Amino acid sequence: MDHAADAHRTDLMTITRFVLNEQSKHPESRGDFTILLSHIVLGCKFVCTAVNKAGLAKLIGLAGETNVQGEEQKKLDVLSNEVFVKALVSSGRTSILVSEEDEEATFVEASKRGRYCVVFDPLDGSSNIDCGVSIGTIFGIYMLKDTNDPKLEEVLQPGKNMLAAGYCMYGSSCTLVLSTGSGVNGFTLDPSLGEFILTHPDIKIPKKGKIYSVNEGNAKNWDEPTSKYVEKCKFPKDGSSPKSLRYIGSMVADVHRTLLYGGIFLYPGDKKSPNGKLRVLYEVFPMSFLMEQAGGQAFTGKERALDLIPTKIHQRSPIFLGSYDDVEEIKALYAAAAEKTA
Ligand SMILES: O=P(O)(O)OC[C@H]1O[C@](O)(COP(=O)(O)O)[C@@H](O)[C@@H]1O
Ligand SMILES: [Mg+2]
Ligand SMILES: [Mg+2]
Repeated sequence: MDHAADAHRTDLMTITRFVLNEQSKHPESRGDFTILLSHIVLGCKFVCTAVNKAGLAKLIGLAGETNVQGEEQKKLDVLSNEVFVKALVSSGRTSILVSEEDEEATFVEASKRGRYCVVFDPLDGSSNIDCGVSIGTIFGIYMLKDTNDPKLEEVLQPGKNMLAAGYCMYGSSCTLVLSTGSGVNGFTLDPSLGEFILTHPDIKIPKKGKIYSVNEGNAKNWDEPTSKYVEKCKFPKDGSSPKSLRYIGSMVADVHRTLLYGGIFLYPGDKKSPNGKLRVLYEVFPMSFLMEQAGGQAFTGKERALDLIPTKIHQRSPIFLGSYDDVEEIKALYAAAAEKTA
């Protein structure tokens, strides 16, 4: 018998035990973060169940409202937002919430306030709901300076100041990927137990990958560095093989694949939308945080993504993230273009 493999099989680590273990490394910790996380996990389980039942329960369809970005909201977007707001407020550990679906930040009433601010996209990839393709939830967590006087500036901070970030993907399995600032770990929901089990310990992204992921339908409006980069992916001049193209159109799913298999995910700015599409606080920052923690890089076309200082809660930014060497290549192309115009 292979005892090592057997030991691995029997060492079931739930996400709760994992976070408690992490907490015990910080004796000063009061357990607030563990409680907050357990409420996020509860929200993810709830949304996972709703996503799985969506077709049956006739939840699919437009809710007839538009969100702050002027996009049509699906019923599941509305539901997921309500679930997460309730779960976070009832944790008693949050003071400010920023959701993609709410125009303004939510300031939690004084009696329920806690030490954290949570920024989140309750349902990412909503255009994929109707055809059953993977969608997800993305979140990032900041620690407040002063619970008595929470200010919006607390969430308008560079992503490098986040305490933790993660996402939950509702796909062929329900997978939660988390970083508390010391590596990245992935947990898969066992539906019969209702528990997330550690299945992807210490995720490291390959240094270089064979896949590029971008909405190529926007190519006519791209700037020169992005166009050159994608051209290089398809027609490499150094004798290497062309990269494969994979694009799902749900950031969670495209980033999850990039994290596990390597390569690059791009949502660049273009002539029509100079800041791209993806939102800084609850899409770009959490995913960039995870990428760096897994050994990759995240770049905006101008700077390290996690250095960006947002001035608005729903601000957008171009993003290039993934394997270290692949992002290095696009950085070099943007640096060369900047030198030419200087
Ligand atoms: O359809 P496009 O322009 O390629 O955009 C795809 C991107 O839009 C998003 O769906 C936006 O997220 P939401 O669904 O949360 O609005 C990302 O998940 C995805 O990466
Ligand atoms: Mg999104
Ligand atoms: Mg969304």
